[in-house]
Amino acid sequence: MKKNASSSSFGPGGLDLTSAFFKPILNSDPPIPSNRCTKISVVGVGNVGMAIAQTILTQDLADEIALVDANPDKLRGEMLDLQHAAAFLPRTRFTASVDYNITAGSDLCIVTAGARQNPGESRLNLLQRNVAIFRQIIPPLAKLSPNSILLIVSNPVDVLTYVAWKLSGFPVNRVLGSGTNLDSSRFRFLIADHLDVNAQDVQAFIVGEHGDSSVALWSSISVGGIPLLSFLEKQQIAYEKQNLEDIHQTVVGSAYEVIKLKGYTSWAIGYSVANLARTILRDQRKIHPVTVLARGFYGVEGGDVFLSLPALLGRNGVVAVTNVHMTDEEAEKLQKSAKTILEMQSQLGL
Ligand SMILES: NC(=O)C1=CN([C@@H]2O[C@H](COP(=O)(O)OP(=O)(O)OC[C@H]3O[C@@H](n4cnc5c(N)ncnc54)[C@H](O)[C@@H]3O)[C@@H](O)[C@H]2O)C=CC1
Ligand SMILES: CC(=O)C(=O)O
Repeated sequence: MKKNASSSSFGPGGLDLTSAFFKPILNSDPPIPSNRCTKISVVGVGNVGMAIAQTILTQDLADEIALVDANPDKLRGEMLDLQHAAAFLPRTRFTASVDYNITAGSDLCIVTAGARQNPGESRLNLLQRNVAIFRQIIPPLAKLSPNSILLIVSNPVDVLTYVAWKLSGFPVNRVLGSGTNLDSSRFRFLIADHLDVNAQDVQAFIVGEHGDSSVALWSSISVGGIPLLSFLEKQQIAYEKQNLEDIHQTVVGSAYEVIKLKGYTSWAIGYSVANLARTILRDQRKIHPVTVLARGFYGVEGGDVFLSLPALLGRNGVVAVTNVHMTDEEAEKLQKSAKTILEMQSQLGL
């Protein structure tokens, strides 16, 4: 393949057809330099990377998307397949290469490369394989786009966000993981389905590890602005704590179920990450549960542990951590989740 295959090359044999097709209008000003474009790099063009790239593309979030992977044929195939949809999509320049130079000057670098779970396998099991891959990926990304924001998706996402922070040398506001943004979406879907309302009207957070030790914040759920549990209590509507626990366990089991059924998860993480990209690049200052440095928040102590907390996001990455209501029991569970992740992190010697 060509090292840098891009949609900007036009015309058979490199002919300059532009001057044949278009005549400049008379007495026009010299061309105004085009505004700086928004550039997103996606590293890893497997199921997840491509679901993210195509969602970003359809939502018109980038002027340029650079795709990097270790597999050149897959790269070129994926790029061509997307380019062939150009007639139906916003105009976006594509580059694809095994060479990280194409990522230079990115605003946002999204990392999805690496091993994924086999059916029944936990996310934490992927750690050693994916840390080795991150040692190849993060340093060139950070060097070529020193002002970018790094958004980590590969699993185990919390520990790998810590690894990316260490390997990049970036300030902590510019390194985050997709974390429990996806788990929270699954949670909101299940609650919305139960109540037969739109999931966008359900505000609910899962925090902690993106995985088995995640914590559901039942005490802060609201539906259409109405706090759920206090509403049920005021109306004297009985509910079993076990029912709530069952809903959370369904969220925890969601990825295992999808992986067992179709081999991988892709669409929901594609939308979840595109949603984060929009908030960041358009400076939306929305609150998302994402992987951030959690030390000092909600009683999480003991080291530089990365896990998901509801965070305010904007063009600078992580602006702040939100002070949501948490019961003592929820805070204890979060601290336990932090210990699980910290144990994994401490084995890395970074
Ligand atoms: N954080 C989250 O919510 C989610 C995370 N994931 C994780 O995303 C990751 C990717 O999953 P899939 O796309 O399904 O896997 P996949 O196997 O389809 O794709 C992985 C890609 O990484 C590439 N790759 C491997 N080593 C590389 C290297 N050194 N440099 C560049 N590229 C390299 C492979 O060539 C492949 O194209 C997995 O770790 C998975 O567990 C998946 C779904 C949700
Ligand atoms: C695979 C994974 O992490 C997920 O779909 O939640």
